[in-house]
Amino acid sequence: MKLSYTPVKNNQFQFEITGSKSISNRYLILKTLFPNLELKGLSNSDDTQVLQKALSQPLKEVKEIDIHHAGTAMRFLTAYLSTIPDNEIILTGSQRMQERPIGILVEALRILGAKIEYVKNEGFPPLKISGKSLQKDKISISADVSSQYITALMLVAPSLKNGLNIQLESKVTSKPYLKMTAQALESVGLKVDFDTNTIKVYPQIEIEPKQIAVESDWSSVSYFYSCLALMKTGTFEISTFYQDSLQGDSKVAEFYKLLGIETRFDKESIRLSKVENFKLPQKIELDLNDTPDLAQTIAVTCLGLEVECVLTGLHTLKVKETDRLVALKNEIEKFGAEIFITTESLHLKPISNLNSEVKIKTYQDHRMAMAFAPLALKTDLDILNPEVVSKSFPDFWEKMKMLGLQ
Ligand SMILES: O=C(O)C1=C[C@@H](OP(=O)(O)O)[C@@H](O)[C@H](O)C1
Ligand SMILES: C=C(OP(=O)(O)O)C(=O)O
Repeated sequence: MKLSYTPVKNNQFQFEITGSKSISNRYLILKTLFPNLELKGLSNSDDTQVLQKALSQPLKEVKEIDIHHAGTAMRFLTAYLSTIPDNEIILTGSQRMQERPIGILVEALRILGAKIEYVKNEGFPPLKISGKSLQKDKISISADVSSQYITALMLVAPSLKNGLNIQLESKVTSKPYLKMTAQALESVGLKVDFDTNTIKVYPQIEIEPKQIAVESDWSSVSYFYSCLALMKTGTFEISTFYQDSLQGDSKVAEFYKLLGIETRFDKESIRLSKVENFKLPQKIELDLNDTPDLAQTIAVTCLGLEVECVLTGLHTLKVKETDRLVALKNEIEKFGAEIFITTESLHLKPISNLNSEVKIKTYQDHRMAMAFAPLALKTDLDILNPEVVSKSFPDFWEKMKMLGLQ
């Protein structure tokens, strides 16, 4: 899809983004355990819809569940299905999902008593899960590959007879997502102790009826930070967001302050504006171990702003929707820029004249399409397979059109 920019008069926009997919998918699992939970404002993303669909059918009649590209659905359902007795279900996903590791979670669940077999390759989906009631209540797990394995255990833990003690080993990646899970559990009346590297979730059979309004998606909002950073002027008022967000990616507000974007929190919205007379830095250096989903957005903004950028803490990017470090390098180089990657970092050198009419491959990764789109504010480009955005943000292109990118 060819993208070019026609500026819109006065550049002031007010709009809404739908619910966070991470929060939605946590509450969907919790709702299966506690049906008197009422959820409002769920994400309209493919990843949420696929989980909702999987959970809305009578499991006894189901032979196979295909969760396509949804990492959270794959990991959360692996734990959930393992704890529901008398089911035997094959849990599978897209070709890429079958290349994303799950061995650490499977091993932990087996230690707790689960029966899970690998259908094809050891350590990877598809899985054949025979549900059982799990008896053990202590587990030690590596936390440096994906926090989703730990979230999956935390979400089913209240339904285990004695709850669950989880000991996190090695350096914890994506830690704010674990805090988000703990807060989600607490918000419905469950008890959790989270102390540096140990998590204890207490058992509970029932909760009081509760209504939850899902906050909008901070990872989705990152693309608007990028757009505003690349625009000359403008203000965006975006709802529904809260100052004490559950989402670690709300850190994007702090990161883009370094690139001249101010965030004001109003009652249930944020207002982004450009800092007046801002002088861009020559270079920014950020550790994204806590916020890996922001890496592509920030790298591409820096490319457009001619700012040198060093990002570290990126060791999990190779096991996401694609190898995101390699994908970024391939596509950024097409603009004529120099970018160096290691297994956990990237270093982008600034360049003043971007090549135009570049064709961006998206590698079946929604964030590749969404991260590169704002660059069309600077130079015409062509995003291949733009439909990939529906994994997390189906309305993305409609919003870009509103900004003048079409
Ligand atoms: O728990 C979650 O909702 C997520 C955790 C992160 O994954 P990792 O823990 O695998 O880094 C993040 O990248 C993903 O988009 C969503
Ligand atoms: C990594 C992501 O998702 P998941 O791991 O849930 O597929 C993402 O949304 O960027």
